[in-house]
Amino acid sequence: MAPRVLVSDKLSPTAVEIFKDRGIEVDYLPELGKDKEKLLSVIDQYDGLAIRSATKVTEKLINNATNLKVVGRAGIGVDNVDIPAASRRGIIVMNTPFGNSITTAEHAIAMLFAVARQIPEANASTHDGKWEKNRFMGVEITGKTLGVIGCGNIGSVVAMRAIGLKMHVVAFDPFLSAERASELGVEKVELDELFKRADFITLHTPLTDKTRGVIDKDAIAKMKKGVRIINCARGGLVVEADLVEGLKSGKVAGAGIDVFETEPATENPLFNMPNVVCTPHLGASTSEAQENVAIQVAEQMADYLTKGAVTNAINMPSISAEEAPRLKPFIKLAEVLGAFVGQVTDEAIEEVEILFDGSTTEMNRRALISAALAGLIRPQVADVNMVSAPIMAKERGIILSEVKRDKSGVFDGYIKLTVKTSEKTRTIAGTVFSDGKPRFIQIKGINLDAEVGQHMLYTTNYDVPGIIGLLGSICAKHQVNIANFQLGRNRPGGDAIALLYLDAPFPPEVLRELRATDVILSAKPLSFDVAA
Ligand SMILES: NC(=O)c1ccc[n+]([C@@H]2O[C@H](COP(=O)([O-])OP(=O)(O)OC[C@H]3O[C@@H](n4cnc5c(N)ncnc54)[C@H](O)[C@@H]3O)[C@@H](O)[C@H]2O)c1
Ligand SMILES: O=C(O)[C@H](O)COP(=O)(O)O
Repeated sequence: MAPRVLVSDKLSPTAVEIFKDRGIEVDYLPELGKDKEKLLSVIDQYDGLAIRSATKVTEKLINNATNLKVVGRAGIGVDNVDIPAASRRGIIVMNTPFGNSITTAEHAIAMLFAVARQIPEANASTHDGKWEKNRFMGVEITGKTLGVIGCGNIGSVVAMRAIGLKMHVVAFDPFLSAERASELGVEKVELDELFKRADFITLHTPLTDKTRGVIDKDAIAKMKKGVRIINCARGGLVVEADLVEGLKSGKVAGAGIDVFETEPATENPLFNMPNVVCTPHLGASTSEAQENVAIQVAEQMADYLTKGAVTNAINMPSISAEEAPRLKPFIKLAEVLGAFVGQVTDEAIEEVEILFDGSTTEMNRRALISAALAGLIRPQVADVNMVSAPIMAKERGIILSEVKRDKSGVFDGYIKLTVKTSEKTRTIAGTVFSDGKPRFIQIKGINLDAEVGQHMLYTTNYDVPGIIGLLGSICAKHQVNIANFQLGRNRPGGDAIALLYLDAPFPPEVLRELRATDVILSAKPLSFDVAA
């Protein structure tokens, strides 16, 4: 039976043609993206779902999608897809990481001019026959400083265009290396410095726990009077109520907003404010970008549904059918090793070394390296996948090296990750046991044997009596059950660590209590995608 695909958002008709040419039955029903109940009632009929941002792929939808094998996002952001829920059900989520970057960067530049010269209001006034020549006094952008927050695919195109327009560009991005910054011609700065110096600020980060509300009233207080703010990335990066206050007080002279805290945005406190230019999430809406992403997503989905080939998957490594059974658990191992270091690292990463020992030297090391990099980068860039991770690492100037070593210990084979930042070098090693599950076997050179769980707590501590009791009693006090508890140290009385596998996330508000003890040096809750 031919696979069936549902297109539930407005995609270029080329996607439909590609599916048909590849022998796939396709229903083009873009209205279903906005009709949750109808979508829920038909989703079980489909093997593939092609979407943009209007369709919300929730856990409820996934649970009804009993035949679904792949979700293809014609675009970049997958924040409308519940990825852990999809992974748990073995559904691959693919995106098209580069197809609409230039178009979105152009929209940000268009917003910059619109806000600098109040073009939409001047246009409306002129159409009204008012000829208000003296009302609309703009500002030049030449010689002004543009602050780019998030200098990845889109941010770097915006930076290059702005430099071409004779602006000075300062950028804040923890993953931007000094080399990449100088190649782009931007000045890498800290966030407060950017706030202090920028005449215009443009946002190009994903929405993560770290970026949510990055522009709030405290940030606005640090900005220049008369700053203009552009958001063509994600609603939620800007606290809308705080921006409204900033505009009312005159501290913020204008804003260009393409994305909103709640979408579709039919009501919003920013609407109808002077010099606030709003567009309905149009960043990717050009015929060129829509053609790019539609072709790419249809080809990727068709390749998967007809040949089992996996490209640009967020939650699944690209591997061939033959090597899959043996490689898959090691791919998961590489990802969790990267995810461990990624979650404990806040500084820019300079170097990554991946050591393959014993049997792992004979495996698809490229896939394993990509998986480790994806795990490492994902805490900062949620949409990273195994295809984009190596490119992102290269663009960020991360020096990558690989070492192969004959079997050197008790394990048949293991992988060791060494990550160097400007401040420190972190190491972690792991292997896969006969149950097919990853284990951490060494952290900071300290041997241990720790199962990897969805929720974990990692501490560094003094090697003194009572650590088990202390951590156990704090977890018990807050009703967090411990599934597994591992301790390790380099020598009696030396550096010591503890790794707890928990049944629920460690409550963040309890961390202060833990850190206030005089024996725990650091404590970090970690989470791992152990499904799939
Ligand atoms: N308006 C639209 O229609 C539209 C279109 C395409 C993409 N987008 C959105 O634009 C955003 C950027 O997309 P992209 O393709 O450039 O992504 P990208 O992954 O290439 O770049 C994002 C950058 O943000 C950086 N970053 C992560 N956390 C940060 C932090 N705390 N502070 C500063 N920088 C941080 C990352 O290091 C990365 O360089 C995404 O949110 C995407 O969904 C919007
Ligand atoms: O993340 C993206 O690619 C953009 O937000 C575009 O969203 P859209 O495809 O719904 O226009």
